[in-house]
Amino acid sequence: MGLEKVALIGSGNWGSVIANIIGKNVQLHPGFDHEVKMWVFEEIINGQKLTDIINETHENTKYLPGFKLSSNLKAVPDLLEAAHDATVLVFVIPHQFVKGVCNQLKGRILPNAKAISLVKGVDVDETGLHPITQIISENLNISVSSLSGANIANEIAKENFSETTVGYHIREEGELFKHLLETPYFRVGIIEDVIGVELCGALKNVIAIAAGIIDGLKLGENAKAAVIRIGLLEMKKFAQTFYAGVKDETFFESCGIADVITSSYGGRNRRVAEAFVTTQKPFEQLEKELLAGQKLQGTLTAREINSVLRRKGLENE
Ligand SMILES: NC(=O)c1ccc[n+]([C@@H]2O[C@H](COP(=O)([O-])OP(=O)(O)OC[C@H]3O[C@@H](n4cnc5c(N)ncnc54)[C@H](O)[C@@H]3O)[C@@H](O)[C@H]2O)c1
Ligand SMILES: O=P(O)(O)OC[C@H](O)CO
Repeated sequence: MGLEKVALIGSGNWGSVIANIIGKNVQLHPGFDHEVKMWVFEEIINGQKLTDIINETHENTKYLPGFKLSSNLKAVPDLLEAAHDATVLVFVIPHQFVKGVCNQLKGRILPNAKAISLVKGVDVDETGLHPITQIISENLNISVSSLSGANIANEIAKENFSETTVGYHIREEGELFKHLLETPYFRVGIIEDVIGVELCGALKNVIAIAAGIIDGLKLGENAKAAVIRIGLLEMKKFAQTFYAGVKDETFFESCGIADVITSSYGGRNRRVAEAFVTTQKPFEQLEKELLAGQKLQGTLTAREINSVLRRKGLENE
């Protein structure tokens, strides 16, 4: 069997952290090609291309300043060049860009490739709700696992301990992704529940927005705990209403309760929602002012989830 060749589709805050872990792990474990390509949505920073900055300094100065990246990572501005020879595709882009990226990759990747989605979001169109793994799988005709967890990227960049959850359809692929991604400070649990894991990642962003609003209104810790508890129950009810196979135990993995807590205390969604209350500026403006190019996922997801519920007459649930 040939070597597995990994490509990352995405290079933001989380994308850069996970790229660094992968860049190191492919050198530690047999069976992987040592070069890892990372697709970068090209932009100019102080007159220089971000890809050139990353390849020359081994630092993503825009999305993960202050951390050195593994030198075997190659930043590539051309999506097809990054992906065409990969047997393992790691999707880690904001959810609103997934469809566009898949359209470009359709028919242009290896037929035996497999993918994992680290994206926290869902796709909603006039036909209803579509998990991101399903969008990738249907467009590219490959098997797709999911990863989600209590994973604030900057903490993992510092190698502070955290856990995560991989959802798989095919056990060997779950084990491959555990192998590729686990480190002593980043523990990977695997569970046969791709949709459950990824829906947790999408829905917790809405709870985190609510938690930030609670903080902005200064309603205190009891109110926030109530939002977390009721929010987790609503996440479970939503996921299992739309996908009967989603498992109860998924909500007790890192992707469930742990990520709701971490996001409700430390995430970007929480921070921007608090500022929404205290400044009364629109979310879009605060996203630009506070996140330096990083993207908020929870506001769009709240709107998307609400539209699905409304269409089904389930808003009051
Ligand atoms: N940052 C975290 O702590 C964290 C942790 C876990 C999961 N996630 C999830 O990972 C996903 C990616 O988040 P991130 O933190 O890596 O990104 P980010 O929010 O830091 O950065 C935004 C990224 O989007 C890219 N981008 C901008 N316009 C684009 C376009 N038109 N097409 C394609 N890409 C474009 C930018 O180049 C940048 O790489 C999100 O779903 C997020 O919820 C983030
Ligand atoms: O910063 P947020 O709110 O996008 O959350 C980041 C991660 O998803 C936390 O697990």
